Amino acid sequence: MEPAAAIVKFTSLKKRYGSGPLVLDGVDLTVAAGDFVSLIGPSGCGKSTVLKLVSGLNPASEGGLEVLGTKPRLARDRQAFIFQDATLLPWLTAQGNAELPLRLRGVSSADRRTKAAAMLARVGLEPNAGYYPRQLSGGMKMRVSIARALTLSPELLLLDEPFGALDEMTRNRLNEQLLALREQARFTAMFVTHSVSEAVFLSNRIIVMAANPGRLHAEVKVDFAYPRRPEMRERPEFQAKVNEVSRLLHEVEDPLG
Ligand SMILES: Nc1ncnc2c1ncn2[C@@H]1O[C@H](COP(=O)(O)OP(=O)(O)OP(=O)(O)O)[C@@H](O)[C@H]1O
Repeated sequence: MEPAAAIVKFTSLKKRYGSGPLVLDGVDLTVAAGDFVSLIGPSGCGKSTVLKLVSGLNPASEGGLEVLGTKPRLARDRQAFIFQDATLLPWLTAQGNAELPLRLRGVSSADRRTKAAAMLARVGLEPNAGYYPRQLSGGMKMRVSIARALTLSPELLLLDEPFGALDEMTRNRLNEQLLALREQARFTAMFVTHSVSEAVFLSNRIIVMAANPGRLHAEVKVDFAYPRRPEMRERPEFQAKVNEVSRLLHEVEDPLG
């Protein structure tokens, strides 16, 4: 079998902001097509910075970074970013928010209505398409944000702690929904989280990072087959993976933190 194409390739990458200290020191990481890679590690180890570099929002200081075979900023149209704050425009309905990227691309109003409505239906929000953000729960807002990100069929999805502010039940449901969407949309994902069990449920690879300066500490492969069912969380193999990642996190925790 041909090896999957590299979607993201970091080579000895270093990053500092302005004249500040090194935030990332020598990152080597290749993300292959179809990977679901989670980044986990202590606060300040540079997880969000990794995503910002991939998205082209921030330049590297030294070393190489290729995204979708080109420079990150030239790959912007082929990727989407989801933040912890759903970042919806309060004066637009769920439908209007989901249509926004299509509108910015100049897609005709009939086409964008159909596409955005279909995406909202896929995240179970068909009945709420006419609601404004203030009328939506936190979980529903995040579902609009996911629908909006997927309307342009990105090849790469970057998610920065998207479910960190949600209660555990909502978070679990959204994890399941995200994997279900991925079965159809087939994007590659880079996902930042502080939750070990979320990382194990979603990912085929978990990268544990260390801080001061930020660097990759270890990688854990999660070989459970997709699609993954909620019952997976109750299996001993799942708990064993959670324990393995937790042990690696203990190794990099700040002893004074
Ligand atoms: N725009 C910026 N200017 C200067 N320093 C920054 C900037 N953004 C991040 N940093 C610094 O870079 C380091 C890594 O930050 P980053 O947000 O990438 O870490 P993180 O692992 O995502 O943290 P957390 O888990 O707390 O969200 C931190 O020391 C932070 O203060």
